[in-house]
This record gives sequence, structure tokens and C-alpha cells, in this order.
Amino acid sequence: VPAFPHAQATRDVESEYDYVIVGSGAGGGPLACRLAMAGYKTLLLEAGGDANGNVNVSVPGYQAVVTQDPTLRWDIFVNHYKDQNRAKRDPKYTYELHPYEYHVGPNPPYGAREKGILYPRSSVLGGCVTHNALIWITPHKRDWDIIANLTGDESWEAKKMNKYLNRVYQWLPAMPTDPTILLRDAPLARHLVAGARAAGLDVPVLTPLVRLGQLLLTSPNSRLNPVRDYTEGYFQVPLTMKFGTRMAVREYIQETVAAGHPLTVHTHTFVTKINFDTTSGKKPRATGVEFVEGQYLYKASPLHRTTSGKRGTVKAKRQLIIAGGTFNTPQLLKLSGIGPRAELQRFGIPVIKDLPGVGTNMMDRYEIPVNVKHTEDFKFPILDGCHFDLKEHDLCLKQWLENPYILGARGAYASNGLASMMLKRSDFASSKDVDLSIFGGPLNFQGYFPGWHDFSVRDHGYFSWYSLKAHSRNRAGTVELRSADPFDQPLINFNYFDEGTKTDGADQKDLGALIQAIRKSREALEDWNKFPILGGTPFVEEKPGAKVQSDEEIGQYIKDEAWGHHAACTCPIGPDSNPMAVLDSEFRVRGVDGLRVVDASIFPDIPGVFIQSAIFMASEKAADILIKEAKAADGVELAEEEEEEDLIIGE
Ligand SMILES: Cc1cc2nc3c(=O)[nH]c(=O)nc-3n(C[C@H](O)[C@H](O)[C@H](O)COP(=O)(O)OP(=O)(O)OC[C@H]3O[C@@H](n4cnc5c(N)ncnc54)[C@H](O)[C@@H]3O)c2cc1C
Repeated sequence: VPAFPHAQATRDVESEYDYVIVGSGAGGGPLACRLAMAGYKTLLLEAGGDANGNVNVSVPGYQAVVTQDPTLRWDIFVNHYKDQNRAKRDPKYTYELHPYEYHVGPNPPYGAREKGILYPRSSVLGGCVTHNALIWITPHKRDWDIIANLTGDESWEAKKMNKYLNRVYQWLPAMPTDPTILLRDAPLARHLVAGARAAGLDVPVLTPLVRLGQLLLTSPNSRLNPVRDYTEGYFQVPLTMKFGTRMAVREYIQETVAAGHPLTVHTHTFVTKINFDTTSGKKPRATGVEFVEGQYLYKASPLHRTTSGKRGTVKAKRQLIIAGGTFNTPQLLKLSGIGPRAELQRFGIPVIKDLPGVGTNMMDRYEIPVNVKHTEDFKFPILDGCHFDLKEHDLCLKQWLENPYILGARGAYASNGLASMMLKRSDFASSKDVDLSIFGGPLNFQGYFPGWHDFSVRDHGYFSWYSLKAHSRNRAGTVELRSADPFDQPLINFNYFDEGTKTDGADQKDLGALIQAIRKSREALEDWNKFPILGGTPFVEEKPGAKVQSDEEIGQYIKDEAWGHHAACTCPIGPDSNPMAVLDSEFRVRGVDGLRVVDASIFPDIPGVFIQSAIFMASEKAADILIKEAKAADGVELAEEEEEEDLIIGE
């Protein structure tokens, strides 16, 4: 594992910084780096640790292992349905036996407490980017135009957002799995080839690997393709890694500190409250935060023991930016007096600003698999020696550690295991953009529950196609306080399908798209038969299972077992005329001064197919706005901007 420069670990919190940022994930991390690189004294407060020396965060093949790592995971539990009887139809429904000890599925022992569905989150430098699946798919143009149209702020138009993608590529490496790793496993390649055929591509029966090799060189992100957002087909899956090692926000923060920019990072620092000055007679102004220093203070951490630690406060001279993510940002705003009046009063929280939209409008994608098991003792050769457990017998880890990134020499762990994807437009898409991503890999992943990773990789004879519904319509999710205790996790209700948004048949349309995705996955599995030249043993479908055939049966399977992992939109940007808009188009929290939000919660509509790219770009935009604002305030002349609209740097 390469030795990354360590984050500055000083514990003396100075009393004032230009900018204080809470949360170092996809939203907060890049913003902190940019502000510091522009010369502003910036403090980044992060509840988690820096994960230095933790190999889990660096190995792409450990993308699932890392979500189980107790040192950085938060076990957040959510409700897909408020109706618990309905929720329990999901075999992933979880109960707590003792603190952080769980029972998954029906027939819990007597006394077990209902928890709901696990929603993995990571509290660590880099936030969820440090434990995510590394998939890098850039947003659709329409995602940005929606914000521009909604707010009248043209700077959000797609052509103007292009420059922020260029800026992301200044620090973010992205590359696909080396095709030579995959092409060595003929039965796995047989599945991937079948996927290409089901995606409508012509694959020669006698030389399928040559065609697959070509397809794995085709990027789904190409900005040179003017109709890229509508282009259906079969593509490689770009990953946020460099030569087979995860590299993204965490590493960028550490490099920025090491380069000597004025960025101070305080890890293991949990922010409990935003402080306001309400004495001016004008709008309340956010002046800084209160925090507690200590490890695993949030009760969602399985290593949580105490909420006590060294307490402190810090002031933000220019702006305070909250970037705690879709669940924690609305929680912190509400705890600090910004949110729906009735809810705040219920918990005895003094109201600073009645903002009814905080913690509403939550969106997510739906995901659902078809899992098959190959018969007898078949194992995918690519997984030989892979134990996914960091122990000495994990020969794939040894291979990854000891080899250079050349011709697949680092082996299976230089990939996240999901190398290719179909992009499709379902009959239920809300625009011309593709709305289904169907990707395959040698895993038995059925969604998130405690121990999901061990379950997914235990048997090396499984293959699955996963469908993800992009541009989903449900916006009925909510994040509400459970208590006034900042260390409690909030109450999170997604209100799936018919429990949620039903306008214009929204729930039925999303369901319809997913039913088509399941049928497309099955078509890919049938097309497997067309390539016997690649070997392998037959398989049986375990989920949803051969008996599940009609639209109604497939629909029920989806409603029972779908999940999501791109939760967003709980502090949406919106126009002045919308009382539910939490932010203006420049990330300002409405009704107060000095306070911004920059993370997955800012979007009025869930963007793209995979979300981290949109958050990174929004973070770059926020930096641009704040730097210009600071220069204007200081009377510094703004340099003429180069026209970057048509410039393409990176993909
Ligand atoms: C299992 C999984 C896999 C995923 N895979 C992908 C993928 O392959 N591709 C993709 O595009 N997206 C993926 N995502 C989604 C993506 O990683 C997240 O949407 C994104 O990281 C969210 O960014 P954020 O800035 O909103 O919050 P986060 O990245 O979650 O960062 C928030 C940070 O704030 C800190 N924090 C919160 N509250 C406080 C507080 N009170 N005080 C101090 N610090 C605090 C947290 O510790 C955390 O580090 C995945 C998500 C999950 C869960």
C-alpha cells in the first residue's frame, strides 16, 4: 500500500478560520481543498478517522469488505416502508439482539428490537467515497439544466458546469478494470459477452472475447459523444482508482495538506451544533460550531461506547459549510434550530429559522438483482485464492500488494468486480436520457444487511446482474429527528413506491422500468447459452427465482427487496418562490447568513446514474462561488475567466 502523506493531526483548535467545513466526504472534501489552495485558512472537521494504514480503504476488490470495517462504518437503519409488516417482507429486515448484534430475516428471537434496513454509511476522511464501490459515471446534462430552469440561475446550465468536471479531473484519477484481468476467466467473460448481446450488440459466436475486449475499452462518459446521455449500449465501468488502488477524496485532502496549503484537518471531531449570532436585529448569522473530540461518538458506530470527549467551539470568519451528507446535514441543521417549526418545538429546540423543507424531498435510486448459482462445485477462476478477509490465506491480496499494475498482474483485487454495464432507456424513462444501468459480476449480492459482504462472496459460484433505476421519481423520503441528542441517528423513512410519490403514476412507472430491467437481465442469462465455446457449468436462478414470472410477481419481488445507496436531496436548492426550498442557487441556507450546505442533500432532483460525480462537480462550483465572493468582499480584482465551456480536460 503506498504511504500516503498523513493528515495534519494537530489538536489545538485555533479559535477562528476563514472557512469551517463539517464533513470531509464527496461534498466537503474537494471544497476544503480548493479553498485552502486559494490561500484561505480552512478547517475541515470530520467525525471519523483518517484510515491511515488501513488497507481496506485502498483495495478496490475490498469495496464490500470496507463497508463492514467497524472502525469507519456507521450502521444507519432506515425504513423502506413505514408499515413495518410490509417492510418485514424483505428478507434483509434486521433486528437488534444486543447493542450492535443483529438478527437478519424473519423469526427473530424473543425480545429482539426492530431496526429496519441497513443503509451503509462511512464516517472517515473522504466520507462515503472512502468505502463506496468506486463507480464513476458522470452526470447527464439535463441534471444541471433542471437546477438552472428551476432557479433561473444560468450558471447551473450543463454547458457552464462542464468546467467543473475539468476541475475534478485535475485531482481525480478514473480508469476501468484492466480487461486482461477479466478475459482470463472464460466463464465470467461468457456472462459479460452475453450481457453485450442482450444489450443489442453483435457478438461473434466464435471470437466473443475479441469483441468483449473492444467493448471494455468503450467509456460511458465520453464528452466527445454529443448524444452520450441518450446512448444505449454496453460499456466499461470507470473506477475512481489509479493503477488498481482506490484514490479519491481522502487522498486529495491528504495531498493538499502535505503540499502546505492552509488546510487544517481535525478527524475524530463530531460537530453537535451550529452557533448563531441573533443580536444584530437582522438575519441570524452562523458564527461557528460546537464540537466534541473523540472516537466513535455517534451511536451508529459499532465501536461506540461514550458520547463524552473534549468539548470545543470554533468560529468561521467568512462562511460555515455543512457537508455531513443526506442524513446528517438535515439532522445537524434541525438540532441547531433550522427546520420545520413544529418538529423543532417537539424536541424543545429553539427555532432560529422555520424552514419546512429541511429533511424532506429525499430521493434515492432503486436497485434489484437477478442472482444465479452455477451448479456442482463450480468456482469462477478469477476468484481463486480470494478470501476477502485481509488474512494470510488471502492470496489475491498478496497478488495485489506485490505486483505492478501491468497486464492484469495485480489480479482480481485491482477491480471492484463489476467491469461492464448495459445502459438502457426503459419505456418508462422520464426523458430521452438512459434510465437503467444493469451491471454484472461474480457475486451473490442481494442488498445491504449486517454481514452482507461475507454473504456475497462466501461462494465463488454465483453471478448476478444488478439493475439500478436512474432518474427515479419518488421524492417522499424524510429525515426527522428521533431526539434532541446529536449522537442519536435520525428517523429515516424512504416511503418506497406506492407509499411515496404517486403523481402521474410515478410509482408504477419506476416499478415498470425495473420489471423491464429484470427481464433484460434474464435475457442476458439466456444468451449465456449462445457462447459454449467459453466453458463453465449451467446455473440456476436463485433470485427472484424461476417461479417469479408475471409482471405482478416480479413487481412484488422488487417492492419487497429493492434497496438504494445514493440517498440525496434532503436540503434542496430551489427558487425563492418555493417555501420548501432549503438553499438558494448559491448553496446559501435560506433565512440566515454565513451558512452553506454542500453535499448530496443539495439536489432538487437526484442526478445522473451514479451520484458521486455530480457531488464532486457541485463541490467545485461551490468553491468557485465562495472564492469569488471572498475576493469581492476583500476588494480583490477578479481575473478575467477563460471560456471553458467547450474545453474538455479528462473524459
Ligand atoms: C455502499 C455504498 C457504495 C456506493 N458506491 C458508489 C459508487 O460506486 N459510485 C457513486 O457515484 N456513488 C456511490 N455511493 C454514493 C456516494 O459515495 C455518496 O452518495 C457520497 O459519498 C455522498 O457524499 P456526501 O458529501 O453527501 O456525504 P459523505 O460522503 O457521506 O460524507 C459525509 C461526511 O460527514 C461526516 N459527518 C457527518 N456528520 C458529522 C458531524 N456532525 N460532525 C463531523 N462530521 C460529520 C461523516 O463522518 C462523513 O465522513 C455509494 C454509497 C454507499 C453507501
